[in-house]
Amino acid sequence: MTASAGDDVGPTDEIKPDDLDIETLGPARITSPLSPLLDASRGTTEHYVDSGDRVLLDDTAAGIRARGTSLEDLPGLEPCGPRRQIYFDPSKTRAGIVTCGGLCPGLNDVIAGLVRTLTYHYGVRRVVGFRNGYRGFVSAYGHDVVELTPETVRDSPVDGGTFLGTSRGPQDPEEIVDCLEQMHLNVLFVIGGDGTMRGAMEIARVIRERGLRIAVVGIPKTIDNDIPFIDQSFGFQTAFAEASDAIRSMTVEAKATPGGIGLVKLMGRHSGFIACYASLVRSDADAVLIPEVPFELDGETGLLEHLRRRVSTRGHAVVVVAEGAGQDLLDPVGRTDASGNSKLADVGPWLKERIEDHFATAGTETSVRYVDPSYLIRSVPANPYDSVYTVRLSHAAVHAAMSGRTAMVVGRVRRRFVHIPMSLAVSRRNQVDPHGDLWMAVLESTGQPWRFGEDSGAPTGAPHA
Ligand SMILES: Nc1ncnc2c1ncn2[C@@H]1O[C@H](COP(=O)(O)OP(=O)(O)OP(=O)(O)O)[C@@H](O)[C@H]1O
Ligand SMILES: O=P(O)(O)OC[C@H]1O[C@](O)(CO)[C@@H](O)[C@@H]1O
Repeated sequence: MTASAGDDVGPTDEIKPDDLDIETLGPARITSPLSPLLDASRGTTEHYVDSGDRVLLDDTAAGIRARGTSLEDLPGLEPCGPRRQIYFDPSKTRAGIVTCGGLCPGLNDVIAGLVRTLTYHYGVRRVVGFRNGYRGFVSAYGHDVVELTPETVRDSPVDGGTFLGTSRGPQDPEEIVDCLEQMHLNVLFVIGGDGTMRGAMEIARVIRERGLRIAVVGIPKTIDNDIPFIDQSFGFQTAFAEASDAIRSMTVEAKATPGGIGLVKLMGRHSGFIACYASLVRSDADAVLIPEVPFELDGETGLLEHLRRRVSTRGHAVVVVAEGAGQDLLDPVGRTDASGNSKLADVGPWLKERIEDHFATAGTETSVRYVDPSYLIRSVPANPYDSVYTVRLSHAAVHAAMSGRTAMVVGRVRRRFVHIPMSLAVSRRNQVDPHGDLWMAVLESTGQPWRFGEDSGAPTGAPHA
C-alpha cells in the first residue's frame, strides 16, 4: 500500500522537517504515535499481509539528537494496509459511515470506496450510512440511516457533495454510542474535518469507557488542506483547479474593461492554500491575500496603491483573497456557526468597496468585478486524481478498522499511506508558511511584496511592473 513517487502529483511540501520535530508535537506525542488498538491480543483470520515499515514522524538529525536516541526509538506512524491478522470477523461485522461538516469534492467517492472495500475485500454484509452528519445517530432526528451496497453507491461519485447529507452542531456522544450499540455496529467511519474528528474522539472515549468493541476510523476531509502532517487532503486538487477557472474568468473580465479589476474570494478560513495554488495555475493574479500574511491597505506600500499602479501600467488587475484574510482590518462578526466555529467578516464586498473608494479619490478610472465562487467550487465532483486518491484512502481506512485500529485517521505522509492517531491529526493546523517556498512562488508570480504595508519589494526583480 505504499505510493510510488510517480503518483504524487499533488502539492505538499508544507511539511518541513522542523515541523516534525517531536519537541513541537505537544501532548499528542505522550500517547503512542502508533495507532491505538481495540485489543492488541486478539486477531481472527490470517490471510492478509503486513505492508512494511512505519513512517517516522521525525527522522531529522535534530530530532534524533533531541531524543539522544536511535532511529528505531523515534515516534513513527504505522503504515496503512491489510494486516496479517484482522480483529473483526467479516461475516459478523456491521459498519456505519457518516459525513459531517462542510462539503468537499470526493465525499461520495470515499463512501463508495468504503462500501466496496468492506463488501468485496472482506465480505462484510451490512453497511449503513447515517444521514445528515452526527444528527443521524440521534433519536430526536429519527435515527436516519440508509442501507449501503456496492449497487446503491455505484453512481454516486459522479455527483458532488455527499448523498448522505451533512450537518454542523453538537450531538451527545453518549447518545451516538447508544445508537451504535442498538444497531450492533462494530465499525464506524467518520468523514469530516477537525471538528468531526474531535467528535469522533469523544465517541471513541465513550466506547472505551463502556468497554465496547467498536472501532472508530476517520478519513479527514478539508477543502482548506489544513490537516497537519498529511501531504494533501482529498478534494483539494479539484478545489484549486476549479478556483483557478474562476480566476481565469475574472481576468478575462478585468482585461475587457477599462481600469478593470477582477476580485475573487476563495475559501480558506485559516489557511490560504486554495488561494495560493489556484493563483499559481496561470499567474494571472496581481495580489494574493491569505490569512497567514497580514496586509495593509493604505500608503505607498499598501495593497490599494499596488493595484492602482498595476491598473495604470497594465490596464487591469486581479486580486485573489482567501476568506480568512484581513480579518484584523474588519469589524468582527462576533457570532459562531452551529459547531462553534467563528463566523468571519466578509472580506470580499468590503475589499471591493475599499478599492472603488481609493480609485475614486485618486481619480483613476476603475470597474471592479467581484465573484465569490466558494460553494460552486466545493460542490463539484472530484477530479480523476482526487477520485483515485479517495479510493486509496477508503482502502486504507477499511484495512485499519478491520484490524482493530481505532481513534485514528488515515492519510498520506511523505507519499506513504499511514495511520495517524486522531489526537495528532487535530493537534494543530496546516498553514502556508510565509517564509516557505509556496508563498515565495506566489510572490514571484504576482510580483507583490512579501507583505503589503512593508517596503520589502518584489522578490524577483518585479517583472510585472
Ligand atoms: N470539540 C468538539 N467536540 C465534539 N464534537 C465536535 C467538536 N467540534 C465539532 N464537533 C462536531 O463535529 C461535527 C462537525 O464539526 P464542524 O461543523 O466543526 O465541521 P468540521 O468537521 O470541522 O468540518 P469543516 O472543516 O467543514 O468545518 C459537528 O456535528 C460538531 O458538533
Ligand atoms: O457555509 P458553511 O457550510 O458553514 O461552510 C463554510 C466553511 O466551510 C469550509 O469550507 C471548511 O469546510 C470553510 O472554508 C468555510 O468557511
